[in-house]
Formats: sequence, C-alpha cells, structure tokens
Amino acid sequence: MSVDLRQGKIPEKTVFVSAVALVDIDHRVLIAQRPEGKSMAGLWEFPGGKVEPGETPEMALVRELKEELGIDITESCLAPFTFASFTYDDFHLMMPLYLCRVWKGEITPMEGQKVKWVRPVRLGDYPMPPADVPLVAMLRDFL
Ligand SMILES: Nc1nc2c([nH]c(=O)n2[C@H]2C[C@H](O)[C@@H](COP(=O)(O)OP(=O)(O)OP(=O)(O)O)O2)c(=O)[nH]1
Ligand SMILES: [Mg+2]
Repeated sequence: MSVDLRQGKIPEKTVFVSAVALVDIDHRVLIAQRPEGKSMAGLWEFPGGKVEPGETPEMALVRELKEELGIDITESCLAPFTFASFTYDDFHLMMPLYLCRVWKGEITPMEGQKVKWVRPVRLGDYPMPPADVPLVAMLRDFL
C-alpha cells in the first residue's frame, strides 16, 4: 500500500498564463472583468491569457492585448514585474505579470468586458482571483 504524504491539493497540470498591468500617467492600473461564460466570471483581472504552444509570454501578451483591448504593445515595452504561482482546484497557475506604460491605439473592450482604471490603493475594492492577491499588494507598494 502506498501512502501519499504530500499535503493539500495536488494539481494535475500547470497552466501558463501571461498578464500585464497597464499603467497610465496617473499610476492607475487597468483591470478587466471576466465575461459571463468564462471561468471565474465577474472577477476582475489583469489583461492577458494563456500562452499558446510556440509563444513566449511576451508574444502571448502582444496577441492578447490586440484581441481583448484592441491596442498594440511592443515586447520591448513589457517590463517583468512579478509572478503568481497558485494552485486552483483543477490546475496550478503560473502567471508572470509585466508592467507596460506605452501602447498604441485606444483601449477598446473587444469582448464586451468591462474595464476600469484603478488606483493601486483601490484595487482591493474589486474582487479578483485569489492568485492575484499578492500581485495587488506588490503593485500597491511599487506604484
Ligand atoms: N488574464 C488573467 N488570467 C488570470 C488572472 N488571475 C488568474 O487567476 N487568472 C486565471 C484565470 C484563468 O484560469 C486563466 C486565464 O485564462 P483565460 O481563460 O482568461 O485565457 P484566455 O484569455 O487565453 O482565454 P480563452 O481563449 O482560453 O478563453 O488564468 C489575471 O489576473 N489575468
Ligand atoms: Mg484572457
């Protein structure tokens, strides 16, 4: 008989997601509400999404920000900031968070999602996925 001595949840897979905090000149950060029909619908998140095979996290963000927000960013403007490593019920999330202060185009929610510019001290007013809680604390200290 084998006994599993590991404590807690054992994730069956790791999901690699790339996310970005867009920062405006007033040091506010853009968050977007996850649309109905997606997992964690209604929670507020940093823009981004799953890194597809053959992509770097930077390439994934260039693609996702075009798809989700209609803006162009260049990989060179993405500054690595921190990361989330969090075990959900059915997967482990690995999510680098970049900062980006420069983009081209008007922010346009392309998927009907709500977006908001929020001061870092007010981010706590918006329910976010549990993986994001430490990221919010770091943004509050840094920005
Ligand atoms: N984009 C983003 N995803 C987050 C954050 N926090 C967090 O736990 N996640 C989780 C939610 C999802 O399980 C996963 C992102 O997956 P997603 O479904 O939004 O990915 P995607 O944009 O590629 O969308 P899809 O094409 O798969 O529908 O990461 C966050 O701040 N931003
Ligand atoms: Mg997404």
